[in-house]
Amino acid sequence: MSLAIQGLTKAYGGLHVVSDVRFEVPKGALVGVIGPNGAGKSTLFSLITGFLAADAGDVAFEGRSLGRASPMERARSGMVRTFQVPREFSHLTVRENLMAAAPGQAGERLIDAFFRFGTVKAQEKEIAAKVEETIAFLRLAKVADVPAGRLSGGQKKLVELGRALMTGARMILLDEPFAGVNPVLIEELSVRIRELNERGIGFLIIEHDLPALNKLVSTLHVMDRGELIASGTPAEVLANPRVRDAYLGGAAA
Ligand SMILES: Nc1ncnc2c1ncn2[C@@H]1O[C@H](COP(=O)(O)OP(=O)(O)OP(=O)(O)O)[C@@H](O)[C@H]1O
Repeated sequence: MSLAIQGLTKAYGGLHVVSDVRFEVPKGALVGVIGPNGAGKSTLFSLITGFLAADAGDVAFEGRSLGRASPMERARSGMVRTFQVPREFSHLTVRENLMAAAPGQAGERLIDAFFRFGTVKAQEKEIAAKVEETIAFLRLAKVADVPAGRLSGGQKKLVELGRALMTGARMILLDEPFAGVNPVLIEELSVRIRELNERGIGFLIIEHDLPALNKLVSTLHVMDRGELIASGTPAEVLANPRVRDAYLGGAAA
């Protein structure tokens, strides 16, 4: 089991935003999380990735309890998230954004760099090669030297995915990857996600675009008012009366 979400709970004042949510994401799986606005999906992602401290519950990744590990420590262990609103550095180019996301750059510590010049050089070369490979894989060559702030919504999502890939993550949590993305790039992003999944990277995806999500995932988990109300294949979940009730008038998303 790759990721085990074990009773995560979070409240603000009296408002239970995430209540005892538990499910597992098998190694290399493609899994979706859906639910109406305000259901607690983004908060759940923040709890899983350590951006928020849970009131109760825990997360285990690849069999290891993460307890109070920071987002950085969780990323180092192989799990990262993207955000609904991409957090790219808008003044940096696409290439620089990818470069900056690489972990463990010895060059970050100048004293280390002074004493281990050869190591730094070798590592920089390795990172530069990975950046170029990621640019090619995501078809971003044409915009590699463009400041990220000038990209379209869809291109920004590709950069965000690229930044996650640069960390070497084996599990990537995507928060609304298709929001504000044109249909052509939605298809492009979906193809890339599928290819990465075939290479063994697991994905947990929050998305309101159910037709696009259902083409990707094998399992859906549904949240409503902080609770997990259904889990199953997309067909099973969407036929579930409780899920239909959760969405206004039974119209999914
Ligand atoms: N820092 C906070 N303080 C108080 N309430 C919060 C805070 N963060 C989130 N909430 C509330 O928690 C609930 C869940 O928010 P969350 O963003 O996790 O939902 P969501 O399912 O991701 O929604 P959406 O689909 O609209 O992005 C909402 O009612 C929100 O107003």
